Amino acid sequence: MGTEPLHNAIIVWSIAGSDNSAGAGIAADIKTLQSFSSKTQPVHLCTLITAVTAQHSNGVDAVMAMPVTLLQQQADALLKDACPAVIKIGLLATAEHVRWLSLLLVQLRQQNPTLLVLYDPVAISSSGDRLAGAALYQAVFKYLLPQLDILTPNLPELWALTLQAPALSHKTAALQQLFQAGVKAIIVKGGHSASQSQVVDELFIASPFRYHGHSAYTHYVALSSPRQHHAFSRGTGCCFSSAVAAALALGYPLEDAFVLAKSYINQALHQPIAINANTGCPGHYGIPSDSRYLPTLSETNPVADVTPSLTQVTPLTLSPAFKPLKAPLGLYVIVPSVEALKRALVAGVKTLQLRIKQATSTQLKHDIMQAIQLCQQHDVQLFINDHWQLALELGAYGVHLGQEDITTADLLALQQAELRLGVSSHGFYKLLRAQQLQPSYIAIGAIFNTQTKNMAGKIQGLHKLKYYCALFNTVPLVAIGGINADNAHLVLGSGITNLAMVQAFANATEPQQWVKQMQALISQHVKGAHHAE
Ligand SMILES: Cc1ncc(COP(=O)(O)OP(=O)(O)O)c(N)n1
Ligand SMILES: Cc1ncsc1CCOP(=O)(O)O
Ligand SMILES: [Mg+2]
Repeated sequence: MGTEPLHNAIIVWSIAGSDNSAGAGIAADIKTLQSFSSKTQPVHLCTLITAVTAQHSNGVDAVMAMPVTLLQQQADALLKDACPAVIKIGLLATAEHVRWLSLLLVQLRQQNPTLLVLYDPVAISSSGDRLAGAALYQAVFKYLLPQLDILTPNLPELWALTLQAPALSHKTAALQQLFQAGVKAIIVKGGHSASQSQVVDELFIASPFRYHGHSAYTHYVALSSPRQHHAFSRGTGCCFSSAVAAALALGYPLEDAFVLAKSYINQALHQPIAINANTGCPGHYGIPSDSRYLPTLSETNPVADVTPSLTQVTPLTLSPAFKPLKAPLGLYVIVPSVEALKRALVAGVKTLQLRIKQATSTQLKHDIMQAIQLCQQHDVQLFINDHWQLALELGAYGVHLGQEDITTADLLALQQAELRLGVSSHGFYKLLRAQQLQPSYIAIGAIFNTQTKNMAGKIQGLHKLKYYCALFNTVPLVAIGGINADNAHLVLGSGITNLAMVQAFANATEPQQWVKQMQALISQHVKGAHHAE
């Protein structure tokens, strides 16, 4: 055993069939989950085999369903070691399997109330052969759907599950049936759609859906990416659903898991494995770290009656881009008043934010005007938090807006007036949402616990920060939340080169010295990063 501390593995179960050609089924699940595993966040996939199949790229030659007694023995054996955090269900071969599993899930939920269960309702292989009979879905509807958190059908599975004809208007009815049966969230995989240019996957979330103690931010997310035209894609659906399960196991909220899984599949299909000249399957190369794999996000809900609480359609693209920063943000100090701003200028801060939360309107305008003038005199980049109308009116250098604000602010006016825009984010989904506006920078937080703002449920940690920095590498990023002189080097170690701080500056007894020290630390890391390239 090495000297590094051992981290307890996150246990995931895959309850699925074996595809002996290793494109789909259990083999795809193992490859995907392993790809999300790391030394500090190990993911351990255990299997319950429901059926042994004999398959190749042109069809299914044989399916042998596992007897329920052996399924129960597999579950009992696993439970002697550990209870799962997430279960991914794939092929269930008989209605008996479904009834048995529904009872097992009730029992497991008693042992682990935060258990997440995702079902990828495979019944037809990618070659078109049926892997299970029609009676299976009737049992699924009656017994399994009420036990599920997330269902990930492709379009043929959506129609088959709900006995609908394939039409957009029928999608509403299909989704309604599934939600009424008790499913909490549905991801409809668009790989089988008629579009030759794009593959659009859609996430629908029922209002009361909660996971990892968070409630969902939105009720509808569509992610689209260019269709990759090659035949090396066996098991893509299994890999996608496994990637969602893996991301949930790592603690990402559902919207983030969706963005991460779609990026993962884009990478996997971009670098597939050729089994022979005509067939192959997705390649598995870890959490993606290249922005070209990011999908495009849209939030326009085509079946609004399924998720009626969605009333607002967010403008998710705006071109051209916002004006770039004059200089890297580096040390970014956020102050609550003009008095504190003056103190920061004297101390030598070169990037500032005026974040006034309470003031009368005349005082506010006066303060913002004074801050703009002072920062212009000192050649300092100043962002005005929240008050974008005043920033626009007074010709500020830039504004900083939160995720809620970007749905209401006049972004076009800000962009046309050449103000820089900074946007808050926490997680893959909100980073993607922010990135599509092509802002001047994106803030990621809170990295650690903070007393300055209520960020309950939104603490990101260093591990996630590392992945965000790698994937969103086309926009300047700044980390915020609980950062101080003691932990700044750890934050910089995750690849970020800009740090925003509120309390750490306010508490500095020798501001000038503190600023010098922080600026030196940041430039040392930036130089080190350039050296390593
Ligand atoms: C650099 C930076 N990052 C994040 C925030 C937070 O903005 P927002 O989410 O709008 O919250 P408030 O600051 O308005 O409470 C920020 N201000 N600056
Ligand atoms: C405004 C804000 N947005 C995300 S965390 C945060 C507070 C950062 O303050 P501090 O640096 O004192 O933790
Ligand atoms: Mg704000």
